Amino acid sequence: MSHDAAAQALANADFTLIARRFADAGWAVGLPAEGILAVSAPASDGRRPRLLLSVGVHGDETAPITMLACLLDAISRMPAALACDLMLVVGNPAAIAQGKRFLEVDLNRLFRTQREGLDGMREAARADAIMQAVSAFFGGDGVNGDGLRWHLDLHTAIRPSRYPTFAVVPDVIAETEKPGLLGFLGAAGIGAAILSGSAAGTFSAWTAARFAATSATLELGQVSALAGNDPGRFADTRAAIDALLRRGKPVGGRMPEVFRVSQELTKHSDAFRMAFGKDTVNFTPLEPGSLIAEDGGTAYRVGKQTEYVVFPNPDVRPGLRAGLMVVKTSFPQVQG
Ligand SMILES: O=C(O)CCC(=O)N[C@@H](CCC(=O)O)C(=O)O
Ligand SMILES: [Zn+2]
Repeated sequence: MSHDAAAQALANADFTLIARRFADAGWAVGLPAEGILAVSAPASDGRRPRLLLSVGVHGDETAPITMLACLLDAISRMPAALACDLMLVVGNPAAIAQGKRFLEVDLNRLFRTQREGLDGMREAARADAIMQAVSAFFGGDGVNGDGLRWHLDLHTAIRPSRYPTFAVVPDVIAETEKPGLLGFLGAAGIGAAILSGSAAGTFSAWTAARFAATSATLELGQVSALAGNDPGRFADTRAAIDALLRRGKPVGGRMPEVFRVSQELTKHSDAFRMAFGKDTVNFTPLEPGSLIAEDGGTAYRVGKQTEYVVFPNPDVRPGLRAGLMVVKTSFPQVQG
């Protein structure tokens, strides 16, 4: 199968070929919901490492779909090489089909029980289906104990970035796991990692908090149409994930630049205005004291050290995150 055909099948949440290859090799294969595949080793005692890979949580973020399709095509040809139990999630197939970030509401804000009146939306039902499947995979029988539970949620950013690849790492992850994760991210060619204490209803923050998973959101370039993707891009990321699949443990590498969130910009009302354009490049530095945004009577300002703006987006619904301000930090001396 060509890379394009494999990517299109994954975008269509069609796991037929991948599932058949694993099933033919005697692996246990489950399809707990549309766009979700679980494979576990023959006679697995449940103690193997568990790896969750998700793509397409935002429907217009296609580069990770191409990358994951290539990885799956290769590993499914030799199932015995897979060293972990694996769950694959194609986040929002309906939005992917329309090339949109979401249909009714951002799926990546719904991985929580408090949904502020959004429960009837299509993406809320999808979040419920994903959470149920992932709970069975990470939580189910509990025999995995302290074994490796990893989640990589693969995205692309809306706008350009001073770091073309970067990650958001939930700060709730155990301190003992962070060096290994950051080293893996470095080996995967990720230029910057943001330690974030805010959950914001994101998928990776939920798996980290709920299952003590070692989780991260990876941003791989910018949004693009599926057909235009170069399967050779993000070679380091692809190689590091491939090694994780085949070793059941992460490779290490040079640490990325580490940041921590200094302020979360929440849009409280339609009066929210940013002091800079919404096309501002991710990790643009802002001088101490300068104005970031205003929301009615509230003004957000940079603190005493240079802060960098990430994900500036004034167009979100009131109540949601409209951006992150981050500062450089050293690791492991991470401040809360
Ligand atoms: O580029 C943007 O403005 C958004 C890109 C994106 O979808 N980022 C994720 C980050 C999730 C996290 O903070 O872990 C998101 O906003 O959902
Ligand atoms: Zn995204």
